[in-house]
Formats: sequence, structure tokens, C-alpha cells
Amino acid sequence: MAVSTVYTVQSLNSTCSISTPTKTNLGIQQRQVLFFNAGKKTTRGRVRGGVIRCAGGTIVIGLAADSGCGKSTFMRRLTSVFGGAAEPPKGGNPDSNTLISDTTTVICLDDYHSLDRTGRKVEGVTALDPRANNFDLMYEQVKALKDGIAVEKPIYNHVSGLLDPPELIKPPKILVIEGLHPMYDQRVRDLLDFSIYLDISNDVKFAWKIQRDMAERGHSLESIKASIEARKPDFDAYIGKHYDLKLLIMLSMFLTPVNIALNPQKQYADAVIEVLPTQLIPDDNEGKVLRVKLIMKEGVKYFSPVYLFDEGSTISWIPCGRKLTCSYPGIKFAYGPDSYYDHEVSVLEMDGQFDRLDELIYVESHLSNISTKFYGEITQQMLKHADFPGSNNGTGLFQTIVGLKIRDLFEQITASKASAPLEATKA
Ligand SMILES: Nc1ncnc2c1ncn2[C@@H]1O[C@H](COP(=O)(O)OP(=O)(O)OP(=O)(O)O)[C@@H](O)[C@H]1O
Ligand SMILES: O=C(CO)[C@H](O)[C@H](O)COP(=O)(O)O
Repeated sequence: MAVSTVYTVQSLNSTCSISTPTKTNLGIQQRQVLFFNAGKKTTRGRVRGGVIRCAGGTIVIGLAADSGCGKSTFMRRLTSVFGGAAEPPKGGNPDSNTLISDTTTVICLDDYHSLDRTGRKVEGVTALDPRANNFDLMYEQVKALKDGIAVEKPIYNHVSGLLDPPELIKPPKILVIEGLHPMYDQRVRDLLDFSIYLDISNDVKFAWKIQRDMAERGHSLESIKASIEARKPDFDAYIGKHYDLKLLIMLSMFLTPVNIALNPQKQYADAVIEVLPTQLIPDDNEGKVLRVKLIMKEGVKYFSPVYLFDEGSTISWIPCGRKLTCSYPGIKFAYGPDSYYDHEVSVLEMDGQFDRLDELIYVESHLSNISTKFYGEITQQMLKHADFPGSNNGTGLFQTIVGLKIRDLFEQITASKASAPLEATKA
């Protein structure tokens, strides 16, 4: 008898979710199921609506930030926590934006631009505008990867400004989608196992842009200012700024038509790294010393926020003294509960910078829930990448901590999937 019903394996993050209709010689309702592991077909099995066990799977992490806000640096720290270096796909397009390591594949969401550089110019839209991006394809491909299916992903070429022929992306253990819009589309957002937003204040963003684009790319101060200003309205509308719904409704009574954008992404992030000018130097405008906050949402599955000294208390700590060398303006930590866009959060804050990275172990030993595998792992990671931007301040420290938390999350999800029986049901 020919069996036409397609069955799927009901499971979040499953990599063995492909089933095909088949004929059975006994005439009973059996289904042939192909098991996939890291995109490779591994075994076949037969199901009668029974129980299937699958292990492994792709977990998906979203990293949102504006251009030039430290995403690449963060990715390098993250892949290092997993013990490997990330490289562009071997033998592929030299302008590919993808980075692959043993465990992680980082894809850049710029690859889902639906309009190339000329197209955006003609239409009068920026790359931050959702109309310049293909969210349907983004959703379909991230979902396929999460389900263990390889995809042919487009490439946006930042050198030519054109859309290049696609590249093959196989499902990794950890898929990181980084860029402007990982949390913009609800369908994509719902696929994320964990999400991070790098929130760089305008003053600091400006200082970093100047440092990179003037020193390394030969841009003028005026052109950097102009590019930041030109991006600002769309950045506020679609990426970072939070709009007060009540205020917008009130305003819309008086102003018509209003371009109301209600999808700023940072409210959805499980962790936010907020980078602000220091408060240790009055009226500082150099942007070299930074105050960095790690805002961690409470109640996120497989994620327990880091704390300083005593969980849930409000702490202010100046660690400078016998065990930590500090020069002017010193270092100040703070920790405590707070709320962020109506969510309960824990916030760890560091203002200032380290003189001696090896002494970071003193700070590390006072932090808990850091998901390290051995004493001093944070300090070791920071020392290993002392040359990365932000290694002497809270940006590097908190990026490293988030990397460790992601490793922990991955291990917990993998363990829970390995032990959970999966039901095969009608699609
Ligand atoms: N934590 C930091 N402290 C100081 N400067 C930083 C930090 N992170 C990034 N920068 C500066 O910003 C520049 C951009 O960093 P990075 O390449 O990691 O950002 P990006 O978001 O990946 O950028 P893009 O999207 O443009 O490729 C760096 O060259 C450096 O000058
Ligand atoms: O905001 C950006 C994300 O990185 C870029 O500006 C966008 O991808 C367009 O790229 P390009 O300026 O190279 O045409």
C-alpha cells in the first residue's frame, strides 16, 4: 500500500526531522525516516507514530548590533571559548562573510540584503530598512539549518556592493546569525535559542568609528560624521531605539501619517552589553575609558545570570588596592537587580580599565555563575586575546562571560535533547 502522509519528528532544535512517504510490504502504516546529523544522512528507521530518539542538533544564537560595534571581535572571543579559530569557507568566495570553526558557523545577515548597493540608492533606502532585506528567505534558511538541512545562502559582497552567487552552508552545532536584524522578524526571533544585543552609545560608536575608519580606512572626520547621521533615523526605527507605545499613540492623534516603527530589537535580547562613556572622569569626551553593563534577563531557560558576591543583592565594589593594580581613574564594579523594557534583569557593571590583565583572576574569583570549566578560565581567555579591542575593560570581560554562558547553554540543550524521547506525529 502506498503511504502518502509525511511525518515529522516533533522536537525543538531537532536535526532528525526529515521523513519521507514510502511503501510498506505489510500494508501497515509505516513511515521511513531519514536521520540527519550535522547535515549528513546517517541512518534510516521506520516509525509507526512511535518514539524516536535523536541526539545533537543546531542551536541558534542571534547577535544584533550596528556596523562597527564589535560583532566580529565578539565572534572571535566566542569561537575561542569553544576551542577553535573561525575561518571563511575553504575554497569559496574570498569575499564571503561567513566564518566556520569546528563547532560554530557564523553567518552575517547582510547576506539577506534583497537590494544591492545600487538598488538601495535607486529605491532611496538604507541597508537598515527592512524593505532592503529578504526576511522570508532568512527565516526559511535559518529554520532549515536548525532542522539539520544544508542551504544555499546568498552572499552580499561588501567589496563590490553586489549580490554574489550563493554558498553552501551545512548545519553546524552552533549557528550564530549576526547583523542588523536577527531579532526583527518574529519568525526568525522564535528560532533563536539565545540572543545578544551589543548596545554601543552614540559617543562611543563615534570614537570607535573614528579610530577604525580614519586610521585604518582613510575616511575623513566629516564623512564619518555624515555616515553616522545618515544611518541614525533608520537605526532608531528598526534596530535599537525603544519607542513608547503610549506616547506614539498619543502623538499619532496629532501627527499624520506617522512612520511608526514598533520593532526595536534590544527589548527582545536575553543579554545586552551596553557600552557607555565612563562616569569616573567628569565630562570625559575621549571615549577611551568605558562604563560597560551586562544586562541579563531573568527566567531564560538554560541561562542563569552571573552575579557578584551575593545573588540578588545590590553591590558596589572598588576592587583596587592590594590585589588589583589600578591607575587613574580606577575601576568600579556594580551589581544588582533592575528592570529593562518591563523584564526583570540582573545587571553587572564595570567602569574603568585593567592595568594588569593577569590580576583579573582577583575579580573573576568574586563572580559566580560564570559557567567556567576550571578556576581562572575567564582570565586565561582574556590573556589569550589581550590584543583584541576591549581586552582591558568591561567589553572584553563581558563578551568572554557571554561566550562561556553560550557554551553552557549549548551543553545543557544538547544534554536535554539526548535524553528526551521524541514523538513522531502527523505533519
Ligand atoms: N571593545 C572595543 N573597544 C574599543 N574599540 C573597539 C571595541 N570593539 C570594537 N572596537 C572598534 O570597532 C572596530 C570594529 O570592530 P568589529 O570589526 O569587531 O565590529 P563589527 O561590528 O564586526 O564591524 P562591521 O559590521 O563594520 O564589520 C574595531 O576595529 C575597533 O576599532
Ligand atoms: O550596515 C551595514 C551592515 O554591515 C552595511 O552598511 C550594509 O550591509 C551595506 O553594506 P555596504 O555599505 O558595504 O554596501
